[in-house]
Amino acid sequence: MSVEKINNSAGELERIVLKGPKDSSAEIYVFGATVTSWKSRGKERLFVSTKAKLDGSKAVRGGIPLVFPQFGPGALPQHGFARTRRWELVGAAVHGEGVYARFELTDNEETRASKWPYKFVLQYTIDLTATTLSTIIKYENSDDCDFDFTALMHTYFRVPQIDCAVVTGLKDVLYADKVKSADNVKEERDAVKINANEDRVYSNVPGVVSVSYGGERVQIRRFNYKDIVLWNPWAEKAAEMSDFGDDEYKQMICVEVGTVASKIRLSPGQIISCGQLLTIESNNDDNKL
Ligand SMILES: O=P(O)(O)OC[C@H]1O[C@@H](O)[C@H](O)[C@@H](O)[C@@H]1O
Repeated sequence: MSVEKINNSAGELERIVLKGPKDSSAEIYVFGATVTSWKSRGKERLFVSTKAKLDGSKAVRGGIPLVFPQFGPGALPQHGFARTRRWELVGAAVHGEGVYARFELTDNEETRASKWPYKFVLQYTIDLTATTLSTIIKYENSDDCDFDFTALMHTYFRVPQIDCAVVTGLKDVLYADKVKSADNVKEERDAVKINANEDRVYSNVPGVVSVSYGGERVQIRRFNYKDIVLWNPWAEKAAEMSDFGDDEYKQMICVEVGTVASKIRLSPGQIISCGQLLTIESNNDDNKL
């Protein structure tokens, strides 16, 4: 197991590579603290577009971009500033079962001059073991007034074929359908499949959500995040995106954990930790499906 730091070279940005047990690994760009690769048993679990910009000119199209302090459009640029800021690496080490890296982001002159001008500290820990990846952010209000925000981990899961990907754990949950502009729609299905442009915010999701495909399942456990966003641009929207291949919508599904249907409010000095634990379950090991 190891931690390796790769410095800037020929247009490629600084990143950290974590190597864990049993052919597991993760790669995190300092730009946006974006996880761009997660391998478990040697197999890539995240999708990054072949057209993604990896030079810091825009948020990475794929992996796990971090949305903060604003989900979607609004007073700030789309999805806020965290995914396009350079985060500070503050720690990384091998431990008993795996390896972790920790990044920090604080306010700066630019954010203090923005429409969200507060002082904050975010501490982001990415922890890798043989079959899990945990991504947890500690949000701290270091200002002397209350603030609120929305936040999300915009995970792009790689799937062999979108037709065989199934999301479970959303039955009976109410969602806002951003494509059809409909609110409070009830999910009737146990197994949600995607076969069109979908952009849905499921709010107050009660339990564990999973993405299954081809004999494997990724279980998504949330900590302190209330909502799940389900997104796939499908063919038409994909064609409009300059950093996404026309056919790549068939290889990915975004299942994003966050609190976006309501806001997280913190008073001065208050801290909240939120995140996800992703676990691979397959027919080939003890965690049988
Ligand atoms: O293109 P962006 O800014 O990365 O956003 C991608 C998508 O992110 C999702 O979280 C939103 O619900 C979608 O509306 C949005 O299109």
